[in-house]
Amino acid sequence: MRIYNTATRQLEEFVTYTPRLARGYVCGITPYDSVHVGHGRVYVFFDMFRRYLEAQGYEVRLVINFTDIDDKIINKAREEFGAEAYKRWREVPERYIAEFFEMSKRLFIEPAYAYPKVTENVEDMVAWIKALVEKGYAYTAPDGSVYFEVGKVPNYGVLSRQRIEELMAGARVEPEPGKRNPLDFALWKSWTPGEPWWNAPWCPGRPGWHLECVVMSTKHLGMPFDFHGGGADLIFPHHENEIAIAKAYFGVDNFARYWIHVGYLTVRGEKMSKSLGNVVTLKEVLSKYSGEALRLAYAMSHYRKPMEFSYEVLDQAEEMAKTIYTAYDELGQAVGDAGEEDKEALDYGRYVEEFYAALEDDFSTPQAAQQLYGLARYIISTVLHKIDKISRNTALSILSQYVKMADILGVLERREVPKEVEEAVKAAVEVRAKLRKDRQYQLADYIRERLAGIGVELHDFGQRTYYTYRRGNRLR
Ligand SMILES: Nc1ncnc2c1ncn2[C@@H]1O[C@H](COP(=O)(O)OP(=O)(O)OP(=O)(O)O)[C@@H](O)[C@H]1O
Ligand SMILES: [Zn+2]
Repeated sequence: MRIYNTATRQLEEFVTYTPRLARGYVCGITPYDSVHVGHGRVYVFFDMFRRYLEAQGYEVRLVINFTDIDDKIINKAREEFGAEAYKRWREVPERYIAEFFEMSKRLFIEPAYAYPKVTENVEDMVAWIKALVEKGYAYTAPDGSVYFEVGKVPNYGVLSRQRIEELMAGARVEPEPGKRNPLDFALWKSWTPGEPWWNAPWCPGRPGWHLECVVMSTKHLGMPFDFHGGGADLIFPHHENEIAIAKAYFGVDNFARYWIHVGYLTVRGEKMSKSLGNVVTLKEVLSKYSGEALRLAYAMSHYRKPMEFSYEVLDQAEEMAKTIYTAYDELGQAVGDAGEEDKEALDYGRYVEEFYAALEDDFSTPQAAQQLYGLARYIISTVLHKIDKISRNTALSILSQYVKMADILGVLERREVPKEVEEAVKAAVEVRAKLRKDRQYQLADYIRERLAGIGVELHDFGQRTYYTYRRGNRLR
């Protein structure tokens, strides 16, 4: 697969450090308010990306953090709790993290490998800062804050393609008190009365944002790892500064190989953002539209382009989702009517090929979604009408390829498993039970593997075997 790497400004072949294992980190939310459709765009994109890699046989370790202490959180707690804020501030991130998980579920976003929180990793962060001070990349200000000295790392500005001289000229002439240079940024922020604090050698306080993400990503993924992502607004300064910190700490050019940035979700051309007051929450959209419809709506814009929020697109996406379900339901029912042999050749392969070709080419979900929808309509208009002219094998093959495509985009998540498939799985499980009883373990394992290949997982409990479908969580 070719994917655009912000670090090189080029489309590159996606090759992981360890074969068959993809490790990635996506900057998470600052949970001080409801998640909105702009946030959803980022996490759905990486969910599709991850599902695609999984379909290609990768194990994917995706880490999404929570920036659960921040000025915005403190301000929100003050607004809500007044003088009690000092005691009760944690309720703010707790509430919005819960909402994030609820919305992720409704959007069918698969669980991440880890969801680290800043507040649970402060000790590690303090250790990093100590090391950075010792190595001479950071200095303490009179108030006890610790700053990272940007001028000490070679090639500062590589990611955002800016020259440090120009950045300096553009920055305010007078650095803030305590900073040697206006571009320097806080690794540790000294305590202000009334704010939450953690202990550290310099003064009580809390860590700075850029440091937090380097510490949490490398802690869970090792160093270097494969991809690091987020919204395009994070390229500078956030990701630039992460790279600078990692360079200082590990002595490497880059701690992540591919930097993947998602374009803005906009309202009248402007980034959807709390501060601009043009926010539509996920909760609101998902009370009117299905998770599949919103996923399709996202898919219809290429991830690097801006996407204008629109209810018309959502309506259209909901219709598409219905068609995608109809094709699935009806073909599932019709499989039983298929014949023994193929009397006619059906031209469905091009939808499948073009679907994957589109994703291989910088993850073009707009084209992939069109192909999936095209196949859905082809199933309804042609396959169903010719079902008696094709073999059961062919019918099942179309169905399973169709489902595989839909599962990458995550748009058939509430499907019922068709009766026929259910029966076939049951029969296979029964035969396998018999084989195990007869100690024919090799054959039994073969059946297990074949079923795993179509997403059916077997769980043995003594003599009994239960099975689950990897998508949907039905245990029987
Ligand atoms: N309108 C948007 N379009 C695309 N991505 C966005 C948008 N808003 C936020 N993001 C991304 O969502 C992730 C979480 O961001 P964060 O919680 O820092 O939000 P934010 O940018 O502060 O948004 P807001 O100002 O609305 O709170 C980041 O990767 C960020 O780049
Ligand atoms: Zn980050």
